Amino acid sequence: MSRIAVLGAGAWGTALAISLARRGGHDLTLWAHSAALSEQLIESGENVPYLPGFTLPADIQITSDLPAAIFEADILLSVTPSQHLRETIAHIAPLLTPNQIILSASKGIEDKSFLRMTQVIASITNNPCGVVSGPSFAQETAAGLPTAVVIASSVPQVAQTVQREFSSPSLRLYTNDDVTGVELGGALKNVIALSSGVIHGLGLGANTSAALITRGIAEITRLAVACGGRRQTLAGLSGVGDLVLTCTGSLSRNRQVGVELGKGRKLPEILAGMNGKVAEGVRSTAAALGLAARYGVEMPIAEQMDAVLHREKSPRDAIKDLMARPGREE
Ligand SMILES: NC(=O)c1ccc[n+]([C@@H]2O[C@H](COP(=O)([O-])OP(=O)(O)OC[C@H]3O[C@@H](n4cnc5c(N)ncnc54)[C@H](O)[C@@H]3O)[C@@H](O)[C@H]2O)c1
Ligand SMILES: O=P(O)(O)OC[C@H](O)CO
Repeated sequence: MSRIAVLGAGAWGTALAISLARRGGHDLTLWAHSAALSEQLIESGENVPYLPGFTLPADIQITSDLPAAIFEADILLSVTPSQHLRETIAHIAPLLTPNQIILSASKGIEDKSFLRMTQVIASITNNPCGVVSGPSFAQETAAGLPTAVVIASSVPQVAQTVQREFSSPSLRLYTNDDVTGVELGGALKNVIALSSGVIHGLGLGANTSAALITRGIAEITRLAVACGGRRQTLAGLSGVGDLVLTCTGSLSRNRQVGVELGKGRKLPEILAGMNGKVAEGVRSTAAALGLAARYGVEMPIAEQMDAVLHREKSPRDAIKDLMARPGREE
């Protein structure tokens, strides 16, 4: 039996813990960032603030004690919001033993450094690491609906171990050694999902939506390839797959933020109404543009999204400017 510590009791960490518990065969711990959340989870047997409606299996141990959560764990599955990953890993770094596998299931890019999550992990520890990413709404995974994701690691044994230990009748994992491509696919699709929401909020049509998704995948593929990822990876689950899901699925928080922006609401007001739930694209848009500048990659959709998010550009003007760009070859 392997011991797995899920670090982060938001919607996705909770859904992954439920999925792993349903699979069976593991000793499972779910770490909540605050004692208040941990107590609420234990008392109610449900994650009311972040994943209501799903009973937490009794065999998931819940704690807000981080060192206790990772003690003798074979796999640490980090599912914090991206901007909190560094402080979480730094906290446990002195306690890690060399063979403990650290996985990231977060989809974002660190502010300012523009590092991917596995790069943040590698900047703190030499432990073997990897990334889990792909089209996966927490509610659907928690409900046991068939879901397929990618486990990417530069260490083949890590990817194979995770594939074996996480796979179940409702969760299928594909291995990949393109960590950069998989990680950027997961983070960058959020920028396009925001834009897709804007289009919906503006009441534009299916033509516009299809154009946005298609040009969106072209744009995020360009950046991922410039950063060292493989084009083929972006055509997979953590690219086209996740882009289609979040650009069209109403469960996407990133898309929901975009819809509200498109309807004319202001970002601070929208974020205040999310009660601590994260829409990673709001922060990752600037980081994506930072990476794009570093590698000399053009990202017109991300540029317009950034202007709408942070410079009060009207969504209608953003669309107008995208349509007025000089003609290009596809
Ligand atoms: N929700 C999904 O369907 C889904 C699916 C795949 C990937 N993800 C990714 O998983 C990551 C986590 O998202 P989520 O949806 O589980 O979160 P969430 O929006 O449901 O909840 C936010 C979480 O952040 C925690 N938090 C707040 N401050 C913190 C701190 N200082 N340190 C650590 N944690 C802190 C809160 O306790 C809460 O658990 C994101 O990167 C997201 O993109 C989410
Ligand atoms: O709700 P979102 O927009 O964070 O999307 C959730 C997952 O990333 C979908 O794969």
